Amino acid sequence: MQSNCVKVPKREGESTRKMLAESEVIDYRLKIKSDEQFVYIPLIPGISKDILSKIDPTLALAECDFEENERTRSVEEILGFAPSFEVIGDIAVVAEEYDVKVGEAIMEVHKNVRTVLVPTTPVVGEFRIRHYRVLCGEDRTTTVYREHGFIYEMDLNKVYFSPRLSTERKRITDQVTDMELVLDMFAGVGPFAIPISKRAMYTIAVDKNPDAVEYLKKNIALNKASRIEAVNMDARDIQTPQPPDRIIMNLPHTAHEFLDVAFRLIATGGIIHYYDIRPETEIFDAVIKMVRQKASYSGCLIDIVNKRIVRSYSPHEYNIVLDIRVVGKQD
Ligand SMILES: C[S@@+](CC[C@H](N)C(=O)[O-])C[C@H]1O[C@@H](n2cnc3c(N)ncnc32)[C@H](O)[C@@H]1O
Repeated sequence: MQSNCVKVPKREGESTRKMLAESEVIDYRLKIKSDEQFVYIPLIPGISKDILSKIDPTLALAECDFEENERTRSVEEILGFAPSFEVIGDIAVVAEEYDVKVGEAIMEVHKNVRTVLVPTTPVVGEFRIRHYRVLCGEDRTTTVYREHGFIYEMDLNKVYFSPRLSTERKRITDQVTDMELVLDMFAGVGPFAIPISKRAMYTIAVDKNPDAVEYLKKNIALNKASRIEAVNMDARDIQTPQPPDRIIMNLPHTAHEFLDVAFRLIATGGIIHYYDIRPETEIFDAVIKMVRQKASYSGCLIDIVNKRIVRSYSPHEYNIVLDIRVVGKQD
């Protein structure tokens, strides 16, 4: 069967396969093949030259004939039920109630998954960290995650990360212009701040967790980002050289405690992206009222220019965002 593929010299075959697997672009329905000199890795339909160059600009798109793999059974077919799990890089995270059989089924079907983790704690503390144990596969909690052409290294035992905010991160990044000073108050390993830094005049990325800032610095280097500064500090104490044009407040549950800081710092005309967790029974009204009150205490006149549900958070709760434009400020 004809398919788009990546053709690389044999010595680069395994590292390229790994990278493409992490980006989740290999078509596992087809068999990877090789000849004397080259390895040919089939790609899932729809992977364009442009997407490939964002994974690695040295890769070239080719076309080739491939043999089909025998169809692998789905995880549900193997287990008799569909377990919920999340894949971050080459690590799958399953719910605490699942045993090793679930991990093995996931690894059998998802060839890019090398480790399956199970949480041993809920998300806890101000750093929003979860602890895990290895259910099966390689004994590690570190991985490399790819999103919109950027790469993020992280240790899931030491930092917060959710792949489920990918669309939201792109939505925010796409709004940024080259005249902006951007402040990410709760930056984690950098999935908002690093893409933004490629578009903004300058980005300040703050996190209180020293491990998150260590990975943030690593990821700044990995993505060759400049015009960005990683700061290990409590966001409450942050000073900026001039009022930021945009502030990201991605600390649902407690970001409201920092709204006074954001309203004090933000430039007139600037925008604050405020995240929260809301019950399904009352999604926007109370949070908008609270934001308006805090704005008023801070002497800010605001306009809520956008409100949306980002994702479901738990069976009866939603992660939401408000885009708050500060249209006027009292001195
Ligand atoms: C929900 S995570 C978001 C991380 C990142 N924005 C992302 O999308 O992956 C919130 C982050 O805020 C950090 N944090 C918590 N309290 C903080 C504070 N007072 N000042 C700065 N960072 C803080 C945590 O360490 C964590 O990395």
